[in-house]
This record gives sequence, structure tokens and C-alpha cells, in this order.
Amino acid sequence: MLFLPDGRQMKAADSYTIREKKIPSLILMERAARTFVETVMERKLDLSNVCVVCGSGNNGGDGFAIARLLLEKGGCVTAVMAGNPDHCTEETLRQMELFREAGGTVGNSFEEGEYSILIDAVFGAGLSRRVEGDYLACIEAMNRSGGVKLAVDVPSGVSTTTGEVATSAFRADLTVSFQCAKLGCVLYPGRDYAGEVTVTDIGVDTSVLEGDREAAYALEEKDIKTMLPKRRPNSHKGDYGKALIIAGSRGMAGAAYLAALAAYRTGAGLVQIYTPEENRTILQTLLPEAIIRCYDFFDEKELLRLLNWADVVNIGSGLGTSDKSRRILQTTLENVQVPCVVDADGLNLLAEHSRYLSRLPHDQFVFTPHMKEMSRIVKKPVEELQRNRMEILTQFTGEARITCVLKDARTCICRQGEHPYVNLSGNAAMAKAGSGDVLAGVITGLIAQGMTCFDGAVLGVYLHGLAGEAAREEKGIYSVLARDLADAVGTVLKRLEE
Ligand SMILES: NC(=O)C1=CN([C@@H]2O[C@H](COP(=O)(O)OP(=O)(O)OC[C@H]3O[C@@H](n4cnc5c(N)ncnc54)[C@H](OP(=O)(O)O)[C@@H]3O)[C@@H](O)[C@H]2O)[C@@H](O)CC1
Ligand SMILES: Nc1ncnc2c1ncn2[C@@H]1O[C@H](COP(=O)(O)OP(=O)(O)O)[C@@H](O)[C@H]1O
Ligand SMILES: [K+]
Repeated sequence: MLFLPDGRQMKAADSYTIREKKIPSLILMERAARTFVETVMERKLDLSNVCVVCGSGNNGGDGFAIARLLLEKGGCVTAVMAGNPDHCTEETLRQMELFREAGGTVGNSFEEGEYSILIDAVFGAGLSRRVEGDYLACIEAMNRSGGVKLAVDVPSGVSTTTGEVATSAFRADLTVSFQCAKLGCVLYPGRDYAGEVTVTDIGVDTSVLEGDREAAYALEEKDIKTMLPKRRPNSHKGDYGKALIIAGSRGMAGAAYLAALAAYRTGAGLVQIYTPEENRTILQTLLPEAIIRCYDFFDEKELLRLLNWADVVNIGSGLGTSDKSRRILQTTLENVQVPCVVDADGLNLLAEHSRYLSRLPHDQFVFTPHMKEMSRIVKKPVEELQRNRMEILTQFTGEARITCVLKDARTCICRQGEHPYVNLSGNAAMAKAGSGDVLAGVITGLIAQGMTCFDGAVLGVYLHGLAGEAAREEKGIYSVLARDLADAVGTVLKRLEE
């Protein structure tokens, strides 16, 4: 598991390390600069005309230390003080002095031009407001300049908390981040500004973040083997859960198929689909392994019987928003006693009838909205959600007490009392109709096998992204279909098994 702290959280870990581990700030800075320079040397970059642009905070201090170390490597290096020298931190002043003592010169304004390497050390984790005035002009001039562009810790101008770029930000080819990638460098648009992100170990003790429930985590492939539900030799289908998929409407049989297929591919023991009568033949043909139960009209008794049968319920994919669908959703939300994944039209209906939210009988619900669905639920514009997704998601899950999976190129998963997770797997091949139905099916399949709602959601999102990577490998970024994704869940699970 990786921490993805924002600037405030990273500073808390830095301060903890300085205070409790008795490692002076200047030593951390020196390590940061050394690992940055090691990265430059490993990549055999051209040191013939290097410019390091420094701010007055400690990011600038790193910059001066980097300038000195590159000078020692025989580079031709100039440094620029882009900040207000009167506001320099003690460490930055010291690093500037050391650079001068090593023979370097410090300019006081950045000259746009052609460099072999241009290094941005203007702002890092301490960016606290919009970039304006001379700073803005400097960052834009840096972006217009030539050379390999490297950012120290964070590209200047990117919010470490949201990834937002309020005015402008440095466009890096490579960002070297110290100890942890910062949250803002993995969320968009910050991710685009950061370019490739590489993380170096400078010995900061991040254990203090474990106690900070706002600090986000990301899963790595090595974490998931231990999380996956086990399959015992002496077992039968009943041991791996009965999943009820309430999905599909006229012309939307595919959604039910994809969710059910994904639940089976993920390992669920038995999948039953509840869908309108007209979908019977097609679903029976596409997925003979599933039990198909059909309805023509709203039949409360039958629905309650099915809800009682299931170990996990998945409702909403392609369900439509007719009055019949609304009654099915309402009955399900009010009566289900097992974990329940609510997707797509289930969420659209819920947004129209927000009173249902206050009637959920327990807290074992997983909502899987994409940005537009979430915007309908929380009644905020998509742009605001994109700018401030974590805060809005945290507030929503605090009030609704459910697990919420906010889907996007960087899907975020939140539940009250848990660290939020940001998903780092997947790619743009997955931006295609039906991908979300597959995800809802994967999460349902994991919960069917006994995972908690939160763990099932976190792991499901990660697996779904890995499936996207495997499917892209086979079919290419343009041609992956949602059913390839569901099948690729199998490819990924098999690889993990080996
Ligand atoms: N020991 C450590 O802590 C270690 C830290 N390390 C390094 O330090 C970095 C963090 O350093 P930092 O905390 O000093 O913040 P930093 O990013 O340099 O910026 C703060 C300065 O910018 C200013 N400022 C902010 N926003 C502004 C704006 N929009 N427009 C104008 N000004 C603005 C702000 O001014 P103020 O808000 O105080 O007026 C302040 O002067 C971190 O990313 C890593 O690189 C590593 O070496 C490891 C050890
Ligand atoms: N560019 C991307 N990178 C990574 N994942 C993506 C990308 N685009 C889409 N996805 C994933 O694909 C799924 C799309 O879901 P959704 O929009 O609900 O599709 P649908 O409703 O058509 O099934 C989500 O899990 C999302 O995270
Ligand atoms: K920077």
C-alpha cells in the first residue's frame, strides 16, 4: 500500500521525522537533492546548460542543493531566485549560500530560453494559494522554454490536495517526488502536469499518517494476493456466495449480462439475474450459467423472496428509470438485509428520490456512481466535483454512512472511519459503455465471497483496472469491449494465482 499524502500531511510526516527521529531538516533536504540528482544521472541527461528555478520555501532549498550537486557532477548550472529573498526559510538561505560557495551564481529573474535541463523548485508541498503576478509570469516563461523539464517534488502550481491548477502550473516531463507521490500528482489534471512520477526514499517516517484518516492510500499489485478470497479444496458453490443481479430493461440486456459475467469471473458461486421478461432468451443464451428470473410487472412478493435468497445484491445496471424500476429499487433499498451494490440507474432513481437515502436499513451499501451520477446525487456540478472530489465524497459518505466508489480516470473510494483510496490501475481503453457494469459485477463477486463492502470495493476497483490493462494488452486501446474487461478479470486472477 502506498500513502498519497497532500502537502499538509507530508509536512506532518516531515516534522515527525525531524522531531522524533532526530533527523535535521537540512539532512532531509540533502537526501532529497541527492536522490533527485541520482535520478538525473541514471537517465544520462545532458548537463551542459542546466537552469534551476527556486522559490523561497524549502522546495527552493532543495533546488539550490540540487544545483550544487549538479555543479559537482561537472554540469554547467545556473540558479535563479524566483521568490522573495526576504521570505527565505533558514534552510533555503543556507543552501543558497552553499551553492554560491561551490562557485554557482544566483540570478534574480528567470530568462526564457533553451536549456538542456530546466528544473522547477519554485513551489512544492507548501503551495497555499493561487499562483499570480511575477510567479505566474515565471512559470509560464518556464513552460515556453526548451529543455527536459524536471519538477522537484511537485510541479509548481498544482494543488497537492486536489490536483487542481488554479491559474497555471509547470508542465514537467518528470517529477521526482520525495518519499511519497503527492495526491495532487495522481489526480487529474495534476497528473498531466507531473509527467512521469518517480518516488525516491529520503527516510521520512510516514507512520504518523496511519493515524490520519484523511490520508489517502493506493493499492499496489503486491497487496492484493493476501486480500483475495481463498478457495478451499473441500468447498462447494454455496461457499462462494449467491449473487442477485437486478439489472437490465427493454433493450438493455447487456448491462445485466456484463454485471453477471463479471461476478462469475471474479469467483461468485451462483449468480441469479432478475430482469424483464423480454431479456430472458438473450440472457439465457449469453450466460447459461446464470439463473434467469423474469418479471412483466412489479411483483413485491417475488422480489422479497429473491432478496431473502441472496448473499449479496447488485441493483441498477441498465435498470431504466421507469416507475416499475423505481418500485423495484425502493423495495430493494428498504428491505435488503445483505450487502447491496447500487449502480447506474439505481443511482439515478435515488437522486430523484433522495428520501430513499434516509431509509437504508443498514450500512452495507456500496454506491458506484460516475461523475455525472454523483453530481445528480449530491446536487453539485460535475466541475465542482472534479475540483474537489475527496472533500465532497468524504462529506457524502459521512452523512450517508455507505461505501462510495466515485468512478473516473482516477476512481476514489471512501467510507467513514476508513482511509480513502485512490485507484492507480486502468487506462483509457476502459472509457467505453459497459465498463461500469463490469465493475459493479466484480465488486459484487468479491462481496459474495465474503469480503466486506469497503474491501470488496477497493480491491474490485483495482482488479477492474488491472483487467483494463490486460485487455488493452490483448486488444489495443481502441478496441477493448466491456466483455473483454470481464474476461480479463479472469486473466488477472489467474496471473495472481500463479
Ligand atoms: N524539512 C522539510 O520539511 C523538507 C521539505 N522538503 C521540500 O520542501 C518542500 C516544502 O517546503 P515548504 O513547506 O517550505 O513549502 P514550498 O513548497 O517551498 O512553498 C512555500 C513557500 O511558497 C510560498 N507560497 C506558497 N504558495 C504561494 C503562491 N501561490 N504564491 C506565492 N507564494 C506562495 C509560501 O509563502 P507564504 O505562504 O509563507 O507567504 C512559502 O514561502 C517540499 O515540497 C520538498 O520539496 C524536502 O527537502 C524534504 C524535507
Ligand atoms: N481513462 C480511464 N482510465 C481509467 N479508468 C477508466 C477510464 N475511463 C473509464 N474508466 C473506468 O471505466 C468505468 C466506466 O464506468 P461507467 O462510466 O459507469 O460506464 P458504463 O456506465 O458505460 O458502464 C469506471 O470504472 C471508470 O473508472
Ligand atoms: K516544484
